[in-house]
This record gives sequence, structure tokens and C-alpha cells, in this order.
Amino acid sequence: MLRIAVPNKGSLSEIAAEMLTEAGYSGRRDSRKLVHTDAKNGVEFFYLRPRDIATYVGSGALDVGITGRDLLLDSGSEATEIAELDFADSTFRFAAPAGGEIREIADLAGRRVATSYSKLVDDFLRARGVEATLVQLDGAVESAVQLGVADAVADVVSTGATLRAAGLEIFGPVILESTAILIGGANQHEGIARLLRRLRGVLVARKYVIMDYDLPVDQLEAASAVAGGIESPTVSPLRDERWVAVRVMVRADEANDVMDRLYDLGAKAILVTAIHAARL
Ligand SMILES: Nc1ncnc2c1ncn2[C@@H]1O[C@H](COP(=O)(O)OP(=O)(O)OP(=O)(O)O)[C@@H](O)[C@H]1O
Ligand SMILES: O=P(O)(O)OC[C@H]1O[C@H](OP(=O)(O)OP(=O)(O)O)[C@H](O)[C@@H]1O
Ligand SMILES: [Mg+2]
Repeated sequence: MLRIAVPNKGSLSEIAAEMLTEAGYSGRRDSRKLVHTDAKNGVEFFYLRPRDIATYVGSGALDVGITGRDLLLDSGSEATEIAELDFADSTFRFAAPAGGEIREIADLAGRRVATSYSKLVDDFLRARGVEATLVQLDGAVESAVQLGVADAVADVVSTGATLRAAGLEIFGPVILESTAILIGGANQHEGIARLLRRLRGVLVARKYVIMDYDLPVDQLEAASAVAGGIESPTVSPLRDERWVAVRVMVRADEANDVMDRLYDLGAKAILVTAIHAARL
């Protein structure tokens, strides 16, 4: 059995569970259950705190896991990144009171920096020769400055709304670009390649759509330049020899722009359909 660690709570848990379902695995029905066996697919899921997942995988107790890159690096575990999973994208940044005197990381020398990711921040500051005092907090780090326990913070930033609401402003270099990742350790289980293939299929299905359209034959080159597909567009003859039917995969977030451009080339009956599953 392949033993997989999945986040039981927090920002990663819902999408991770959705992706595994879309990849054809069965999941737990009760959110208090900590272990679930999918015998048909030969996998066992362990629902764990996202922060602990790298520790379990790095020690070899579990074969693979889904976590955040920031959490992996903060853990100091020997687990390594196998693939990006394209969700929970965030940056890890320093922030301090807007318009205040802390404007670059050198200004942190001798100051207090609140964070939930002490190792990540300590490694970053050490490598740049800045000596600050880290204040380890569990969450809601943005309140630490207002409440007087720190002079600056280092935390996950997505939209920046939480920082702004706390009167803070980003400064200094990007500490880390993070995203959800699949991690592995020393265990070379044969099921890992299959899991990865399935998850990649889910990523493709989420990211791409199928576009079908009819096109005057003489516009084929121009249309292929607009939407070239993964390999190359599928072109089928129509009864009217001046026209062809084209089928191509297009990035979902570009679909409307591509439709406009194909329409301008003379394409007709442009249809977009979702992909439910894929193996590329
Ligand atoms: N607002 C956000 N947008 C995108 N990713 C986020 C956001 N907040 C946290 N993450 C990412 O989620 C992962 C953290 O997961 P974790 O479940 O520990 O934190 P959380 O979602 O903050 O949970 P909680 O705060 O409820 O404990 C990290 O990889 C982090 O980068
Ligand atoms: O840039 P934003 O879009 O505002 O998102 C960033 C915030 O989201 C997360 O907080 P979460 O809700 O997980 O609470 P926490 O601070 O208690 O972890 C993160 O820790 C930031 O505080
Ligand atoms: Mg959080």
C-alpha cells in the first residue's frame, strides 16, 4: 500500500481532497477520521496537520504527502519536492507599520520579528547577516505589531488584505514563492509514479478546456498560431471541402481571448467543453 499524508485542516485540505477525488481515489467521509484505506487503488490516506506532513514523509513513516513549500522548508525535514500542485499560491514576505522606519531587512537588526515560520525566516536572515529576535506565534501574526510583541512580521501573503487591515506594509525581498506541492522521502514506492500521473491529469483537466470550431481551410496556419494545442491541433475534413473542423486544447483562462481571435480569422461554431480527466 502507498501511504499518503494529506492535510486534515486549513487552506490546503479542501482542494487536496478534491484533487484526490478527481484523481479517482476514495476519501474519508467523516472529517474526524484520521486514516482511510482505498483498497481498490492500493493506497492508505493519513489525515495530518499540514505542518507535520513533511516530518512524517521525511522520516519515512509515510511515502508521500501534500503540503505547502513554505511548510516543507520551515520543517527542516529531509523530504523533497516531487511536483507543484498549482493551488494555495502565496508569497512569504516581511511587513512592518506603513510609513514607519523599517523599510529594508537591514533595519531588522536588533528588532523583534513575529512569525509562524521561524526556521524559514531565521535561515533567510542568517544568510544575509541580519540578527533579529524571532517571536514564534501560531497564527494571526499580523496583530503582533499592533499588540506590541513585535516590530515587524514575516508571514504568508496572498491578496495582502490581512496586512493592510493591520496597518502593515510589505518591505524587503521576497522570502519565498510558495504553492502546494507533493513531497516524497527516501521510500521509492512503485505507486508514487501512478499517483503523480493521476494528479498531473487532474491539473491538466483543471487548467485546460477543449475547443472545437469550424474554419475555412486557408486559415489553418493562422489559427494554429493562435491555438497550437499540446502537440498540434486535430483537423478533420468537412463535407464542404473549403472548411475543416478543428479540435484543440486551450488554457481555460485564455479561452475567451482565443475564441475572439479565432472568430476574427473566420472560425464559426466555436464550442468550449470541460475536460473531466486526462493523461498527457
Ligand atoms: N490566504 C492564503 N492564500 C493562499 N495560501 C495560503 C493562505 N494561507 C495559508 N496558505 C498556505 O497554506 C499552507 C498553510 O496551511 P495551514 O493549514 O497550516 O495554514 P492555514 O491555512 O493558515 O491554517 P490555519 O491558519 O487554519 O491553521 C501554507 O502552504 C500557506 O502558504
Ligand atoms: O494576503 P491575504 O489574502 O490576506 O491572506 C494571508 C493571510 O491568510 C493566512 O491567514 P489564515 O486565515 O490562515 O489565518 P492564520 O494567520 O491564523 O493562519 C495567512 O497566515 C495570512 O494571515
Ligand atoms: Mg493560517
